[in-house]
Amino acid sequence: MSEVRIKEVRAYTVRGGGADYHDQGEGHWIDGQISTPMSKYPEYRMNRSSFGLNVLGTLVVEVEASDGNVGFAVTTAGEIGAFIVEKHLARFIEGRKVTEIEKIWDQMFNATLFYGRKGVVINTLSGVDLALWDLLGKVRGEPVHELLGGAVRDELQFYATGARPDLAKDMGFIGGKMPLVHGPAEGDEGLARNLAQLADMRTKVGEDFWLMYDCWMSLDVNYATRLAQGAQEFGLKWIEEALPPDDYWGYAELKRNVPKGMLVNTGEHEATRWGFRLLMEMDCCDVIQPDVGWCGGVTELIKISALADAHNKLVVPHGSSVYSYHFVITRHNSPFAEFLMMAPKADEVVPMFNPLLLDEPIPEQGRMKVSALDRPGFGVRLNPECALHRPYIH
Ligand SMILES: C[C@H](O)[C@H](O)CC(=O)C(=O)O
Ligand SMILES: [Mg+2]
Repeated sequence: MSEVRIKEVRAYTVRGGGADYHDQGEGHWIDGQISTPMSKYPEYRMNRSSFGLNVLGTLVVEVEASDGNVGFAVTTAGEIGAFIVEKHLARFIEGRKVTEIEKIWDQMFNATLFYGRKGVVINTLSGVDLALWDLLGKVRGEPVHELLGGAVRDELQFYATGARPDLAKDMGFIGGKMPLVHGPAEGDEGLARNLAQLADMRTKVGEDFWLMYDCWMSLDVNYATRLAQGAQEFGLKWIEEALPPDDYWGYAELKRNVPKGMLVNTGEHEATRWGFRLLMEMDCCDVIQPDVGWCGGVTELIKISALADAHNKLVVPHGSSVYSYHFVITRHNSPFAEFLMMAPKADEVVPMFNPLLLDEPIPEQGRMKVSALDRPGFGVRLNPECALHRPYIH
């Protein structure tokens, strides 16, 4: 097994859903009015595709081994990511043993430091890392969660992100996270509307169901504090990504300001152990939400999670479908997982990376048995009906 080597790495792009789950058609809830850092410009307020949220598209990384196994993974990085993989990272991957994941990660990260560190470069690196874990699992005939030390519980439990927590409740989820609609530029009237929407949802779901607000980096400390204080009456469980990711100082202040018992969550757009170290050392939040396809892959998430454990922080990864499920099931400090409702009206459970993957498991009654993850690697296949494009060949 140790002699199995990586023969070739290939990078493709694909449009329409998949890992770039914001790349959806018209009328999808995820492209409705949602508060963003661009909402202060009225012309970019009504949907997020107007300012280019779906501009990247999905990157598919394939790694082929000398024994014929092919590992793959998907993330958000599109053509830029394909360029980086083919023209830069391939040299650190091809010819290496399939077990050399840590060394490959270190070389990819250090070799891209002069233009990387965060953002699309780390998304790309994450995609390669996940493909390597998929390949190792396939070569060994084991699911990734076994490679990570094995499941610590029999099943995953999910909350749902989407426009309809009331429907998510009926579908068996433990909670519903709504996108915040109005941002600070819409003033007190917008704030009142945000609170009215929460109040209305609380009436619909009853007392015990978790309700959360995802603010997608769009607020300032003052607004976020007022939102949190107003939302306490309606039992808001957490306020998520209230501030821009670089405002560590603001997060620390917000965490001190929110009502006792309300959680401050963030980290979806943070990357690497160094970024998360800042969040933890500055006591910015209660729960970190790394996206395994954006934070540095599984190799980095292992380190981030250990750091979080030592700081008594929970790790509830953002989205990322099977790549998150295989990790969450192996960690004591990840007690539940996120499920993004990708049906356009958030009224049914469809696979999160729909339509790109085949065999992508979905929760049933808000839960997923570990047996749903018991296939080699991450246990998914690329859907041959999704047209892949290879823009660069090294
Ligand atoms: C709904 C949010 O605005 C975003 O699209 C997804 C997200 O931040 C999350 O799932 O968390
Ligand atoms: Mg979020």
